[in-house]
Amino acid sequence: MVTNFTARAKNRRSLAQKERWKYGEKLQAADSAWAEQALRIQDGRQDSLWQTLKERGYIHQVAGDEKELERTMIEKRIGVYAGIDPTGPSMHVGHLLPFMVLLWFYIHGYRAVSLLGGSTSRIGDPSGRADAREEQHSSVRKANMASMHLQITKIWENMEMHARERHGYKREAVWKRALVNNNKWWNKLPVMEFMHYAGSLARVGPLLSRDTAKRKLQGDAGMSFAELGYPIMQGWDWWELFKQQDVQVQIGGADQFGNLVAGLEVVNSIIPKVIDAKIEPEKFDKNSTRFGVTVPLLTTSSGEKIGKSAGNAIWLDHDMTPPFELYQYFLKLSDSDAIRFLKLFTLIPLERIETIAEDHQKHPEKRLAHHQLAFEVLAMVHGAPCATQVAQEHNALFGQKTRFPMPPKDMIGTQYPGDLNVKTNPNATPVNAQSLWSYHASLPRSLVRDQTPARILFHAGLVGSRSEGQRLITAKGAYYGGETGMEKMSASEQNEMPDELKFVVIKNPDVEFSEKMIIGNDTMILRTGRTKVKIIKILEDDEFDRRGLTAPGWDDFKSMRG
Ligand SMILES: N[C@@H](Cc1ccc(O)cc1)C(=O)O
Repeated sequence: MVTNFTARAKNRRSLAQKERWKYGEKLQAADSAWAEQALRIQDGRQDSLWQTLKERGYIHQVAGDEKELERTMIEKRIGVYAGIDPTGPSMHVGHLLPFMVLLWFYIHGYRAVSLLGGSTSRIGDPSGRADAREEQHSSVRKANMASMHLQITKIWENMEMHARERHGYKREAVWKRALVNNNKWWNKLPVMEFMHYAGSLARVGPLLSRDTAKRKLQGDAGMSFAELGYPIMQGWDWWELFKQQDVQVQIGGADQFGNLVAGLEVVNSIIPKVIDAKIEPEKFDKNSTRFGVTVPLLTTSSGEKIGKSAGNAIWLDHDMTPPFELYQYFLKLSDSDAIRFLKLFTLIPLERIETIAEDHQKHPEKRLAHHQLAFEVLAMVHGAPCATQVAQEHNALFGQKTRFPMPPKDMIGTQYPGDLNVKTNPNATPVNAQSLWSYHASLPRSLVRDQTPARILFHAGLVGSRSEGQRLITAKGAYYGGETGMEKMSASEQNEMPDELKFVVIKNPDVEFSEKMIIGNDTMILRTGRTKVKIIKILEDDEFDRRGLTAPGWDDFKSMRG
């Protein structure tokens, strides 16, 4: 018995060791492949990724020496990051551009880090804005943060799937991506450490001479200390990512150039100071250089900012902008915009885009380029099945004339049906908010107040019945988003809590416990299993009815109440 057991354990150990060796071998192979690729690029046999990015129109400005950046990218699998502040519940089309650049880096073997600015969003980036952002209530902020976190996770999954299935990129062990929230360090960074390492070296002069600061200082409201310091905060983020993960490049929108330059200075000045003080283990490469890269500010040929249609934002959340509308947005672009955006918002190789453009010229009324563009973007944002279905719906509605073109056979993976021109099944459920998994829901207050957690899970649509909810809670498989220790605080103290979103097991089946799950007065974040999350807005009953909403069990509840 005992020998048997130790033999098995030994066996397991050696298996694990073999796995490690295999992984090590893979990394070694990746290293030599990288070196060979560098040779091919230097001999002119292959384009560098930097050249590709430039040709496709992604590069607006570079903070730092461009030649050195290109060289560094050839030599080394550097880390790259782009950040976004969750000031709203969803990204819009314009936000996609920096993420497209991250995607290109990622599928070419570089480390891609997406940063969610939980802390920076509390200050609000003043870049390019005249007004100060209004401080949001903590429940709104948390809901936005959770919502964007889920959205970015989902979009990355879709983007990766899309790159592999449709564009033939092969996943390698060296492909690395991460999503980090800057709350992770801001929630525990002592003010003194920040002031000492970043604050004492940052110069106020350059910060004050930026256009944003000048404009603000002329206005009545002036500029707050926090807003002035925002670029230093963003710079500190870079420092954290640099020292933790060797992130040498930051990508941002056209309005981020000033922040990138400020960030470079922050990191460059902290490094020698930290080395002097010998407090940081010097894990980072002292001799490496950092670079900032901005993408262009895009406007359509009619002069609108990309992702705005008649002044309204086009959102990536399918509740806020239904997928069909998102598809339509791309169909309505001018011909030249459609071609330009194919280079920016898809992974289609440039040579193929040229062919598409030629075909488009021959039959402009078919809007071939537009359909390709719309389909590709939808596949990355909402997934291939959704993109396919929307394309089919469009065909069914508008018929032959604007049919979605069949993708060439070699571009089709298992997620993609071979013939997208198949007749739409008239009984198919249309792609709407309901048929896609949605992480937003509203509930009337009566379905939350004095209800057990099991019932709330049911009303929120996370489980099929109350008893299923009860079983899940007993099995510790249901969670609520909140903060540990929160329950001991008064409401006003809660607002001042740092808001790193944590999920806590729903461990008590009683009504009183439900109260703890409410953030602020009107928000609840629930999770079942690993990934199913609902961000719930609690409305007063009459408001809920007035909006024509419904929820599982609501009709029953009302008829019982009489
Ligand atoms: N300031 C950026 C978002 C951002 C936040 C934190 C960062 O570290 C990087 C970027 C913007 O408003 O677009």
